[in-house]
Amino acid sequence: MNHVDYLRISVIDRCNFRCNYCMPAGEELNYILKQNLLTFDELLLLLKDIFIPVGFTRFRLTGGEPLLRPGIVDLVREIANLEQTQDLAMTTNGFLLDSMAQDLYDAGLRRINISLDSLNAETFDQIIGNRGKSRWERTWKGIQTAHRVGFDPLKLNVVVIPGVNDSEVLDLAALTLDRRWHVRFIEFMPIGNPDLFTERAWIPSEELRQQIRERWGLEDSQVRGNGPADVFQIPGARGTLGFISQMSECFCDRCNRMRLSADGWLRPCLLNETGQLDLKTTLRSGVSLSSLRQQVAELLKIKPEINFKQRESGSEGNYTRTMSQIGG
Ligand SMILES: Nc1nc2c(ncn2[C@@H]2O[C@H](COP(=O)(O)OP(=O)(O)OP(=O)(O)O)[C@@H](O)[C@H]2O)c(=O)[nH]1
Ligand SMILES: C[S@@+](CC[C@H](N)C(=O)[O-])C[C@H]1O[C@@H](n2cnc3c(N)ncnc32)[C@H](O)[C@@H]1O
Ligand code: SF4
Ligand code: SF4
Repeated sequence: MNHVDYLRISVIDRCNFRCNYCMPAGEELNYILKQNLLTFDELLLLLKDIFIPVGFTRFRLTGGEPLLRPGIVDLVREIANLEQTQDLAMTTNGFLLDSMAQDLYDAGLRRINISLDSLNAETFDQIIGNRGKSRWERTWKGIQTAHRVGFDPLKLNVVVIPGVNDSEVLDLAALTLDRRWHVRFIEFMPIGNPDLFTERAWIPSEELRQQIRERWGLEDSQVRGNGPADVFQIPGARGTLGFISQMSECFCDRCNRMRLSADGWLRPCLLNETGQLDLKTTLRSGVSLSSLRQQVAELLKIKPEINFKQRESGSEGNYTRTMSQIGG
């Protein structure tokens, strides 16, 4: 059985983008009320007294957009300073990074994954649902700043959508030729926006690898991380190429993670809503920390049974939360 030691922590469900693969189009989401967000004190208490004692040592901050949560730099500092923290990373859309990257680095964050679905401003704006002044330049600047500040590894996440950005795969892969960046191509998952997830909504990673192989060749590689990416490299390139293939290949048998939502729900599997625990309500009701710890330890024991099993390629899920509410 895999050791489950990686917690993805969503600190906010709101976002300044509205990516069409992540949220339903046009529909208003029910955002978490402020009083229902886990406070940082509660979150740190849960980390110190529940998660670390049951074996979690690697943490990722996500959202919604984590940089929108007031005080995020202080939270980074607190988690980075915990003696047991072996890895702390963040997944962000990068829009606010230009002004925040240095503070995050100084607070102890070293690893950052940034979503960038297109090198074309128009396509980018279309994907993120932006109708005003283009947001591509500022996002790109945020990525450059993160690089300059010293984030390493610096990873770029690309969700590949047929007919939208799949023609850019070679251009995005080319970013790794002379930069120590790590570009990861993600197969679109049926969670977030079911309307966009049609029969041919995702492209198998192997097809993308074949395109890249034909252009430059491709060899096995490695990069530091805790996630499900299979890592390759164009021969002689400075960076790497990762493929996150949740639709065409199954990585659930090596699953090492759980997720904590911004309102304190512990979710044992991204693609299965069974077994979730409402830690915030239980904590606020005055239940003892040892009893709460026991509940989490029990959930860890049954996690292998909960892990996603209906992995028929193309199958659609019916989920009560969008990706933006879970954190990816
Ligand atoms: N199905 C599935 N997809 C996942 C899981 N973890 C991450 N992903 C997807 O992988 C993509 C990239 O995730 P990131 O937030 O960058 O994190 P990561 O790849 O785990 O991070 P590293 O530690 O850098 O390897 C997102 O689209 C996630 O939704 C998982 O447990 N199951
Ligand atoms: C939900 S976002 C949260 C963090 C941050 N806002 C960002 O975009 O990086 C985390 C990751 O989930 C990915 N994601 C969202 N919806 C997805 C979907 N339906 N299928 C695959 N990946 C998805 C995003 O591309 C991103 O890399
Ligand atoms: S993928 Fe990230 S940036 Fe895009 S809408 Fe979802 S949470 Fe926001
Ligand atoms: S789908 Fe569930 S079991 Fe599979 S890797 Fe993701 S979180 Fe783990």
